[in-house]
Amino acid sequence: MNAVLTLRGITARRGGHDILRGIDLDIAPAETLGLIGASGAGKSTLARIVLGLDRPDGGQRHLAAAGVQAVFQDPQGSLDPTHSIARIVAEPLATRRVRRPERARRTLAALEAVGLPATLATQRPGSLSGGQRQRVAIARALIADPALLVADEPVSALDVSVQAQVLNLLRDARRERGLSMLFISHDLAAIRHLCQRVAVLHDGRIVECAPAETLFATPRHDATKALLTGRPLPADAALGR
Ligand SMILES: Nc1ncnc2c1ncn2[C@@H]1O[C@H](COP(=O)(O)OP(=O)(O)OP(=O)(O)O)[C@@H](O)[C@H]1O
Repeated sequence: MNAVLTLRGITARRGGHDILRGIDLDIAPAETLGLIGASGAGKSTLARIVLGLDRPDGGQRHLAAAGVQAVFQDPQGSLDPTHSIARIVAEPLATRRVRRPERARRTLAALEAVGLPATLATQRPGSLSGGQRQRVAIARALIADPALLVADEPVSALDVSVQAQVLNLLRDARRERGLSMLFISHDLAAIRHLCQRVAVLHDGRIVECAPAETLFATPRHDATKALLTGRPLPADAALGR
């Protein structure tokens, strides 16, 4: 089957440094690909390029027609505090000229899909808990049925008690909708829980990409071994700074 995302030779220079030096990556339909790497390795830079929020300096990016949505670390910052939850969740439909009754129906269905009561629709983000806000961000990401979801540290700002719930929600979205996902996290347990394959970003390149079981059982690259033992090689040293 055709890949949902294909990256070939993606390069990015930021602040005078080569952050990404030729990234090749594919994500298959209904696949969750984990992306790990030391702090500063360039994971978020790559995520922003996949999302089309930043331009690469070189290389090609090809994305399936249904498009891409994102869930970021900080749901507080990504939800407009002045808008109602219903308006926030329905945002991706606004550009598609979906009529009002259909929009309302899909908004309620999206809230229900992420386990939020319909009564929240009229509230503002400020009256919700962190876990509820992240569910709103997920509902917004899923409402237009994207081919790919980019989740950049989606649970690291949440209480430990709600992290598993949000991770299970993402896992169910893959199972039930065939959603593909690029899942970025420092949390190796979360990566293991969710991802079929894991790619390791180091020194501007994907140095290892393997099925999750294989990567955790028999890491091959030093950077992977360092990440798994909790002693990551410093990104700055890796980038030769
Ligand atoms: N717009 C920019 N201008 C200058 N430097 C940048 C810019 N964007 C990113 N960088 C630098 O690029 C490197 C990679 O940053 P990025 O946020 O992609 O790393 P990361 O792997 O996501 O890190 P973390 O795990 O800490 O979130 C960092 O050294 C960062 O300071």
